[in-house]
Amino acid sequence: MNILNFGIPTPHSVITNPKSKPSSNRNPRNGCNRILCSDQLKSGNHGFEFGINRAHHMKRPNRIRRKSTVDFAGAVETEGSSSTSGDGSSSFYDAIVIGSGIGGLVAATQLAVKGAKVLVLEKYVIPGGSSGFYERDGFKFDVGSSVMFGFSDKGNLNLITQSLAAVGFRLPVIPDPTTVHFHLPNGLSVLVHKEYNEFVSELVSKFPHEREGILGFYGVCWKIFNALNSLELKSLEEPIYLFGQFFKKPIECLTLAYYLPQNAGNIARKYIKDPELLSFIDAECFIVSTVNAMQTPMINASMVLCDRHFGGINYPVGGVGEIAKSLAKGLVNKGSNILYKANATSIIIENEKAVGVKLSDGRKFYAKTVISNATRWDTFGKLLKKEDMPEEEKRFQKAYVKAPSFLSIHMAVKADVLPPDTDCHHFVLEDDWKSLEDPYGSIFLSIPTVLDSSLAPEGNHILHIFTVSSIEDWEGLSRKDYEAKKEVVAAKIIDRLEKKLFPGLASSIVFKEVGTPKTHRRYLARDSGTYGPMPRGIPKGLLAMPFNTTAINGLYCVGDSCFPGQGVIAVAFSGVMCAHRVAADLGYEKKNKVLDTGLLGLLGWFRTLA
Ligand SMILES: NC(=O)c1ccc[n+]([C@@H]2O[C@H](COP(=O)([O-])OP(=O)(O)OC[C@H]3O[C@@H](n4cnc5c(N)ncnc54)[C@H](O)[C@@H]3O)[C@@H](O)[C@H]2O)c1
Ligand SMILES: CC(C)=CCC/C(C)=C/C=C/C(C)=C/C=C/C(C)=C/C=C/C=C(C)/C=C/C=C(C)/C=C/C=C(\C)CCC=C(C)C
Repeated sequence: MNILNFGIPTPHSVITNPKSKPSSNRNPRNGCNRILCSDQLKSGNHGFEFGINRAHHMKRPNRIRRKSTVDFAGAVETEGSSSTSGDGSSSFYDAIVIGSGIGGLVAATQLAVKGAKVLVLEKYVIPGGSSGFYERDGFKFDVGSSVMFGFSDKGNLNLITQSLAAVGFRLPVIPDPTTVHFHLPNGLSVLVHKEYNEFVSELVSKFPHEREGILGFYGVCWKIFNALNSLELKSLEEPIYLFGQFFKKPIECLTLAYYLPQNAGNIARKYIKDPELLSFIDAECFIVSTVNAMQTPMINASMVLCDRHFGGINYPVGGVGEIAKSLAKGLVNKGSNILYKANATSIIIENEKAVGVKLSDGRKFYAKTVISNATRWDTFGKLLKKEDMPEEEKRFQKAYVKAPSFLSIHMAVKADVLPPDTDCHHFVLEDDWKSLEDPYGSIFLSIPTVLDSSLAPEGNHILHIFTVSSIEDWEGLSRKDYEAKKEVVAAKIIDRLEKKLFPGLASSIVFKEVGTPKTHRRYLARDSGTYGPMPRGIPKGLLAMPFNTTAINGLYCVGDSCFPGQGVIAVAFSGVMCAHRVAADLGYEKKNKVLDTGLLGLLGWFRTLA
């Protein structure tokens, strides 16, 4: 296998809408639906059936139809049909979502729950994007990282749990007693325990002279986290909700407004003086933002540095892919649809409004709104013509660049090469703090079989090793040179892990597959394989980050190039916000036109200040 194939090529393209859930699917104890192992994703060919059973009672849009392989009740046309869809009011769907990453799926399911008819178009054969999975030789790998925030059973910030519950799923999870084990320069080793006090004691034991500083910095994080956790989380672009929250929780909202334009590095420097401890704070931020603390918004840092202790890091039994599979299934259960192998090539604009999506095979789908889960670079550079890029997007691309991608090594090893008490997640930077953000400088390692042994045959562990890498490093090579380079670079990374953590690692490998930024670009449809947006300079916290509305009427964005940025929980929040704003615009939620104009104008102006 030359290129890492993210996912299992299944023969089917479409999950059909079964309309209602069987009652046997309910957990008698809590009334929630539990995930079933043999779901539709595994069950083979479902054919092009969806929508047909509702065709009889849907109004047909006013379009001339020449040729269409499927009767989608007028929601689809093939290339060559002439469309007179106008403002899209006769469209079958309320919303089309391009992409089934967690951002897209959360937006879609939240809308479906409110009663909207949604169609998700996914280029690949399974849902999840970077939170997908793939199987090889009996091993089940997470495509992206395996560290899941927001997946606990308490508070308001457990957005993964809440998103699943909204569509009737509650996944069994395995709590991780530690978030990450840092192996850093000068022999600094820090284990981030789930228990906050244990973590603080460990850090203070390494930096006893900075006890006050440590308590001060993490104390501010808790202040922000508690404020966030006290709010009902919905769209910050919807004034009735936003002003309502200010009215109900004024102190918390003012706290968040105060920290919104600030970064973790500045706050850390108010409390901490030791340069090595400040470098540790950089590493804490880097693992979740791919930039140092000076460039990491304080709200985002607080979210992850506290949720790991509050709700903890919880791993879904069966792998991260179960989250997307359940959301996709829940979407269909709620009467909406998902279409796989559906490569969107353009967003159809009529009368300056987004009204539909065209696929690479010529099919066109129409809806009242279009939501793009593709990155902003893909949305405004490929799905829409680059020349037509709105000013607001140009400003975004000035403030943010594409973060580099990763080199990923998915590997299986004989279990006995790992010591029995090995932690699940590791971060390795051996010699020089300056290399923290460099390509191949730091190494991320997850061993999810430490938590869930079902992911590998008995006697084996799976390792996902990844390190920052840019697409430029991998372009212009012949096939042979590309393959050879993958082997050389991977061997060096494995050798470093062997020296630092696991003697004998290389000789215990039973399976290995290497993915590059090109692999990420190919399978995740992300421009240059990017991990997400990264501030070009020192940002004003989250102030410049766009929310979900765009300058194009009817077009919304969701995912990691929207507020609050990278991360599964972050894109889940983006999905919740997006669904709320779209639902208000579609009439499924309250809205006030005058307040909308005022708030959206104000937020747009704030972004110009950043
Ligand atoms: N915390 C973790 O451990 C972890 C693990 C995995 C992923 N993540 C996060 O997930 C974030 C990304 O989530 P996301 O929801 O923004 O997006 P995503 O990139 O995960 O998913 C986007 C989906 O859209 C599809 N797509 C893109 N263009 C398309 C097109 N033209 N037509 C049809 N489909 C198209 C892709 O195939 C993909 O499935 C990343 O920032 C990363 O931080 C985090
Ligand atoms: C509107 C205005 C102007 C004002 C107003 C004020 C207010 C009210 C405000 C509010 C706000 C809010 C609500 C906000 C929210 C936010 C949030 C939720 C956020 C979140 C975030 C999150 C994040 C960022 C996350 C991330 C994560 C990640 C990325 C992860 C990753 C991981 C990894 C990679 C792992 C590592 C590994 C190893 C080590 C192995």
